[in-house]
Order: sequence, then C-alpha cells, then structure tokens
Amino acid sequence: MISPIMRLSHVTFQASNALKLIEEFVTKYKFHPFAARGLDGGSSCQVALRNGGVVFMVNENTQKTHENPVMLYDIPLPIPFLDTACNVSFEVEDVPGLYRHLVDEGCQLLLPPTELHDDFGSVTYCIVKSVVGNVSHTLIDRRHYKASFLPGFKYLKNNTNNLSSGNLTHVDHIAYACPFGTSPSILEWYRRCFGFQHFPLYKGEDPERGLEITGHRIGLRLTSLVCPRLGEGCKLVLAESLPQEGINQVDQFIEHHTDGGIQHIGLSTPDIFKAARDLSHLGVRFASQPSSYYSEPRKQKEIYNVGLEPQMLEKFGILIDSATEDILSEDASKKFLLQVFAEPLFSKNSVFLELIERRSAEGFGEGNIRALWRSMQDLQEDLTVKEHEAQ
Ligand SMILES: O=C(O)C(=O)Cc1ccc(O)cc1
Ligand SMILES: [Fe+2]
Repeated sequence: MISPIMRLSHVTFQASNALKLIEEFVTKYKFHPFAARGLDGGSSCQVALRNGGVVFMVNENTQKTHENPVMLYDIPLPIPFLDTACNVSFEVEDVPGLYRHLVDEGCQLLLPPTELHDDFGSVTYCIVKSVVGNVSHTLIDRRHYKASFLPGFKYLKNNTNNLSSGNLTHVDHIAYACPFGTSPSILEWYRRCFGFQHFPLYKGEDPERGLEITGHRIGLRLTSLVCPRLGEGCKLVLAESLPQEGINQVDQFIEHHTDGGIQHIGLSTPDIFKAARDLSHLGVRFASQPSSYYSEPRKQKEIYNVGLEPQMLEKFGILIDSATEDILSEDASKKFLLQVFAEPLFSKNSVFLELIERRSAEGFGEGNIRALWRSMQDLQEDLTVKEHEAQ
C-alpha cells in the first residue's frame, strides 16, 4: 500500500505533574513552550514545546478523578496515572478514508474523525490504538490550518517558531519495548495500517527474527521499521528481550508498563558534541561508558579514522559505529553514527531520550547497540542503588 503518513507531527507525554515535566524539558533539554490550553483551569492542561524540528506535547489530567477529562488530540490514560510517552501523532491527508481503512483492518479506534477549528482554519483528526502497550496514534489533516500548532491551543507570547533555535532537527526513531514474541505481529500491523516496511539492520535479515544480540549482560531482539514517505525521519524500532541473566531494561520497562510502550525517543542533532555539552551543563545525566571503551585500540583507530578524538567522545559517553564492514579501512570515514542515551525522564524504568548524529549511516550498528544497552543497564543499576540509599 502507499503510506498515508506524510509527516510526524509530535510525540505526546502524559504526566501526573505536567509542570514538572515541562520544566525538565525547558531547563534541561532546551525546549520552548509555544502553545497551550487548560492552564487557567479545566479538566486537563496541555502544552506544546519545541526544540528545532522536534515537537512534544505534555498532557495532564488535572481533575484526578475517574471521569474523563477533555483532552484534545489524545486519549486520557486510566487512573492510576503513569508518567509515560503514549502517543505518536502523524500528519495525513485523508482522515475519513484512513479511518475506514483502519476499521476494515479491525483496529480499535479511540476517536472517530473529528473537526476542530479556530481563527486560523480547521483540522480533522482521529485516534487509533496501536498494538503496542498504551501507545495510540493521532492522525491529523492540517492542510487547512495556518497557525503553527493546532486549533484549541492558545499561542504563547515569545513563542519561537524559529527552526534554528534548538539543537535538534527531528525525531530519528521511536523505540518500543515489546513483549517477548510480539515483534512480527507488530511489524505486520504497521505494514497493513500505515504502510511501514521492514528495515533490515544487516544484509538478509529475516523480518520474523530481526537482529538478535546475545552475550554477556545482553539479550535483545531488534526489528526496525521505516515509513517510505517519512524519508530520514522517524523509524520505529521494536526492542524485545531475549533470555538473559538477570533482569534487563526491556523486561523492567514492560513490568512497569503493561504490554510495553515507548521506551526511548532518538533525537537527531547535527552536532552531538555541542548538544551533549549544552544539555550536560544544564543538568542532563548521560549513560556513560567504561573508559576501556575509548582506550581499546580498534575503537581508537575507528575514532581517529573519522577525524575525531577519543577524549571528545569520552567526556559525554558518546558512542561511535562506522557503518562499513571494515572499520579500519580508509573508507570507514564515509559513514558513521554517534549516539548517547540520557537518563530516564521519570522513574528508572521510564521513557528516556537519546541523542543521535548520523553521518550518512542509516541503520543501527550492532557495536553501538551493545554499548548503549550496557550503559543503560549500568545507569539503571546505579539508580536502583540510589533509590535504596534514599529509603
Ligand atoms: O541503537 C539504538 O538507537 C537503539 O534504539 C537500539 C536499542 C533499543 C533498545 C535498547 O534498550 C537499547 C538499544
Ligand atoms: Fe535508539
């Protein structure tokens, strides 16, 4: 099928304390609030924030009762509240047509096509529940809307729509923690509903198996999905845990979020060193690497080959993966990937952000995946110790 998805609009968080999360995004991650509703009372408050080309919406059910609050473009989660990222909103062109298609596919529709308008025009949207945990998708036709966000929101003074006013260009990928054995059916659902395609992480990857990574302290199956019309933006990454000694980050996330959900959001930056330095000065803690990662001769050669210095990466725990088969060849300088995980936004088993800088490398490298995984295991263990100490 031709994908109905034109663009990623925004990712929505639901928080038990929206102001706290907004403050975190503003003071630590350099987001700017630019549109809001419900701040002066009402059953929910909703705030849209932007950093460069990345838009987040933060929602809170402020009435804290079992009655459903008014929440636009999202569905309130049941009480008790979970702090979570739970909606990925896409721009589409034909909401009624897509709605009928999703009904025919047997999807659970949470809101039928609905029109909202204000002085700047109108939008039509519907909401469908995904097959992953608490995740839903809002599908919005905003072709007849002229302001920068959506009807129902007030635009904040001093709001900056300047795309260059942040260090993030777009959402590179959204990673779901998925229950064991569910990846093939999730892939199939995104293919049928939205035209996503399997994006192999290595030549000849079987879509039913994905990339399996096992070994010391790691047990992970990764399956990546791409939406042809989204171009470089917003792959979906399905992360399943494979049997491993001890409990791991995917299992723990699933224990915390029944049936899984959005585990992390990969944010693309043109300069990961600047982004990591800025955010770290503002108080963001990054998952770090043991120094042996940077002193290992092969890794050092890989880093020097692309014109970088190991110390630059080590400072913020940044990982490098050259996409060529032979990382020691001169050719390796052409394609590489730099990544780092930030600490969880809420409790230790909650959603977290990732910085990623791609230099012509489109996939995910196994070396980086292993190192990212271990860095988050270490960070979570450290947070567990801190939690015990605080008790
Ligand atoms: O490489 C990436 O950016 C990934 O997103 C892979 C990944 C997914 C889930 C994990 O818990 C750890 C690593
Ligand atoms: Fe990632």
